Amino acid sequence: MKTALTIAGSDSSGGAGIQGDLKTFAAHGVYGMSVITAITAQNTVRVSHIQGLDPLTIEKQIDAIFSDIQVGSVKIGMLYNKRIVHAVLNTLKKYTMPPIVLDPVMVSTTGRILLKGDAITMMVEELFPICHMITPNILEAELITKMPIKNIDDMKKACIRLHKQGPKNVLVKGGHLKDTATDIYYNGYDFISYEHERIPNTNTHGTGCALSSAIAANWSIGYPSHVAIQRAKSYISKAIQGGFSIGSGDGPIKHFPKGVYNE
Ligand SMILES: Nc1ncnc2c1ncn2[C@@H]1O[C@H](COP(=O)(O)OP(=O)(O)O)[C@@H](O)[C@H]1O
Ligand SMILES: Cc1ncc(COP(=O)(O)O)c(N)n1
Repeated sequence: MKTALTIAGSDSSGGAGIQGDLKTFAAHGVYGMSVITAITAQNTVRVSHIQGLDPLTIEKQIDAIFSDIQVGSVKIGMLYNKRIVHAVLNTLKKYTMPPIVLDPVMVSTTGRILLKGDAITMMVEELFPICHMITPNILEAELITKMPIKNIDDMKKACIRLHKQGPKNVLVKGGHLKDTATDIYYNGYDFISYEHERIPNTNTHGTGCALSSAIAANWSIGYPSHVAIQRAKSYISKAIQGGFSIGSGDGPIKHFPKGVYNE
């Protein structure tokens, strides 16, 4: 059985975080497991409350999984604060790790801080080096590299800077570019551009979470990174096309069942 683990925050509205990740794993036919780092009360309009879990509860969840179950890949999402980054880092270090993809979630689409300022440095300096891939969006890449990112050339420069922080592979996501939705991948030697036209649908809640968990699922299935990203991009484009309204704000994407999305 192919398995994948998400270490992330719970999204009560079911579009992003743990819930979005598990839906993505299921859509790929991969058995999903979860370690919850924080509980958010959120809907399509706002995040109204966040409760970070205590480090021991996070450590125990990770121990429970790795002491017993073969994990094919790990996706890390919302970490919320320094104590949580520390707990995740130190507990993962106890085990032999499958490939990890880290989505350095910092702010929700609805504008709420999901990673406190003082946790960013620790995440970059200590967590990035143990990751097989990081998948920042443009805003996150700007915050970490301290450079403005306006176009594809800037994205490539940011990739190089981010790669120097230690992750083996970098994917800067271009969902917030004006004209196209082009993501730039860098492995320390080559760039690959993953292009797609912008889909005119504002129901995009959970896109970043789904992209990184689709990459993890494809690793678990056995694809190398450049193919895993290609397949994840294809998955996310279909999912955005199928995005639908369930509240008064931006709705979720549609997770198609296995077999539908890569035809
Ligand atoms: N309107 C859109 N049309 C097509 N692809 C999109 C659109 N918005 C986002 N994407 C894609 O969805 C993925 C998530 O990107 P992005 O929105 O930048 O991340 P995040 O959700 O972390 O902000 C990327 O592959 C990006 O190119
Ligand atoms: C628990 C959790 N994790 C991640 C996101 C980011 O997703 P989005 O960018 O779609 O708001 C979120 N809103 N909530």
